Amino acid sequence: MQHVKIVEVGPRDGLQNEKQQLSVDEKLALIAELAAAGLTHIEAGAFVSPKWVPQMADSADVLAGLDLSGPIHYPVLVPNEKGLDAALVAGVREIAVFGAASESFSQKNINCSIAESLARFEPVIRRARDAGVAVRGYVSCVVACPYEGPIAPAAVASVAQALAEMGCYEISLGDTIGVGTPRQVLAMLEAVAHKVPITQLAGHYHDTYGMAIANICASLEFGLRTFDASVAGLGGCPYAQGASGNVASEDVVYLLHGLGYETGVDLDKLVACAHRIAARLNRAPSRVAKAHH
Ligand SMILES: CC(C)(COP(=O)([O-])OP(=O)([O-])OC[C@H]1O[C@@H](n2cnc3c(N)ncnc32)[C@H](O)[C@@H]1OP(=O)([O-])[O-])[C@@H](O)C(=O)NCCC(=O)NCCSC(=O)C[C@@](C)(O)CC(=O)[O-]
Repeated sequence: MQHVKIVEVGPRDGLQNEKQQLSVDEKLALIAELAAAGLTHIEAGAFVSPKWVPQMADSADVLAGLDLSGPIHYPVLVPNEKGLDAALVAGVREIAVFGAASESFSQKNINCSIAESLARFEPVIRRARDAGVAVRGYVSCVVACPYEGPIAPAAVASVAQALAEMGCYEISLGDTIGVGTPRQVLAMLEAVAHKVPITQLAGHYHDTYGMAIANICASLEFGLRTFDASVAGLGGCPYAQGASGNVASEDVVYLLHGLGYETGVDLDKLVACAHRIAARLNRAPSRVAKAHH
């Protein structure tokens, strides 16, 4: 049975966009539930400006409550050397830098151009790897940008290649505003796969139009075996107006198990976790959480 890796981004991508601020203890309880459900890659926070993303200001405290030397990976987002310094002090073993294929989104999200972001990431990736810290890379707006509209696949491939060549072990391709359908996603994947081995690629599909599951099916056919997802479908980027949450982790797990893939995740435990966090944040449960008893 083939394995598909799920990177759970709910505690970061999910909570960063929630109006309600969970306490550190509540974040740790959510992470513990996700780990108990079998998720082994759980994005735990972001070392970014608290002025830009206040919900992530307690990331060092969250990491302090985790077993960072255990079998579970707890990556955190890092945009620059200041964030890396703080993440290293917190004892991280994996970070994620995050660029974009759209100039406008790069400016809005991290206050610099694409070229400037890559120049910023170079010392971050080098220093992290020298410290034995693994580095993942994100490319946002791989289908379209909330400010510029459709994004050329070649632009995505160029940023993905740059991040891979700087040392990112995996490139997560973000349909940040969730507008993609399989044809656009496949056109993007074809362009990227010419520059970066498909085994290093992940799909990160927001679900604004309800197309994320279709895009995951198409990506599986194309050969991707790693997908980001968010418990209860939490999330969205504060700098991508209208972006809804990521695809719900429980929806992805239900799909993958139904297709005969192995994920290591216990769907019953994940659904119970989804119900609890959805209720805490006054959100409707996802389709699978609603239907799966
Ligand atoms: C990147 C910056 C900091 C640049 O922001 P900047 O203003 O250009 O940075 P700066 O160097 O001019 O510093 C401004 C202030 O921020 C501080 N600062 C500077 N760096 C840091 C840091 N690392 N951690 C904490 N503080 C920091 C710095 O110390 C200073 O503090 P002040 O003197 O004003 O008190 C800012 O734009 C930022 O934090 N942006 C937030 C980006 C973000 O987290 N967006 C959401 C995540 S990305 C996403 O959701 C998409 C993704 C990944 O999920 C995939 C997808 O769906 O597409």
